[in-house]
Amino acid sequence: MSQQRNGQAAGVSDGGVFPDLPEATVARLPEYLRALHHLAETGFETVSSEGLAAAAGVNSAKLRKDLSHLGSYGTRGVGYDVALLIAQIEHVLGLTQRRAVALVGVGNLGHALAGYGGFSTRGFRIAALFDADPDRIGERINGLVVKDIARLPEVVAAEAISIALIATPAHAAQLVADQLVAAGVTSILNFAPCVLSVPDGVDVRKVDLAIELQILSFHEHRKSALTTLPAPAGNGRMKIRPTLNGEALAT
Ligand SMILES: NC(=O)c1ccc[n+]([C@@H]2O[C@H](COP(=O)([O-])OP(=O)(O)OC[C@H]3O[C@@H](n4cnc5c(N)ncnc54)[C@H](O)[C@@H]3O)[C@@H](O)[C@H]2O)c1
Repeated sequence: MSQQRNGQAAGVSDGGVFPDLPEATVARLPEYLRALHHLAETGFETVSSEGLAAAAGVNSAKLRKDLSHLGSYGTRGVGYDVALLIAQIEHVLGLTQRRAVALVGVGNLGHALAGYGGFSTRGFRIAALFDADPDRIGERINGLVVKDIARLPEVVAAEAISIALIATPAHAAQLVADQLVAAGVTSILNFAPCVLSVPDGVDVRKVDLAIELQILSFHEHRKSALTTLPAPAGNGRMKIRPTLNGEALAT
């Protein structure tokens, strides 16, 4: 996932109420939270930094540094109190109350997102669904009726929505972003494959599974270029090293 910030450039600080957190730390906090919830559900009351780091898939030194930003250092020989750490991280992430989220574009992807139960257990409530297609408006998904995008301002205000997901085609995404911002939305998760232009103070994050696959493709390409081949003279094996233009070079 990539991020586009039009608010503060670096760190996350509001002048004292929150600690000044590096963006990379903010990005790892949800991983710690997911791992902590799993530990709590399986009966753990405390966890060592190594145990939590392994459960979250990060390095333990990095985890200790991240948590020290929250003023959480654990107890020597005991580790971190799981419930306390969950409460601290949820407080910093603003998850102490479930946030209402709007979804715009209820096509193939929008249907899957609207039906996904995982948002509610992670602190979010899909509060409204919008589309511009008269054939979609009025459809009921997961207890919500798809509304006309024209009703965005009224519904955003009534439901106190500050975060929205865009799942429209790329050609419509900028117009939808403009409508969301005009209605008062200040954070956007964009699934459409395009860059959005938003005013200062609006945060945009982008999810593009095709980009993730392209990065994996690069690694596959590199691995295949590094495949060892038998040397022509039969004395050992020859390594193939990729060059910058993608051609293989025997070394
Ligand atoms: N991020 C990812 O990994 C990922 C994966 C799949 C698809 N996508 C992207 O998600 C988007 C949706 O894909 P899809 O397959 O669901 O498309 P889709 O055509 O099935 O659905 C798009 C929906 O957006 C609605 N729409 C169009 N213009 C609108 C507007 N101005 N206001 C409100 N609604 C509008 C359409 O009526 C339709 O219901 C595309 O941009 C696609 O490229 C991203």
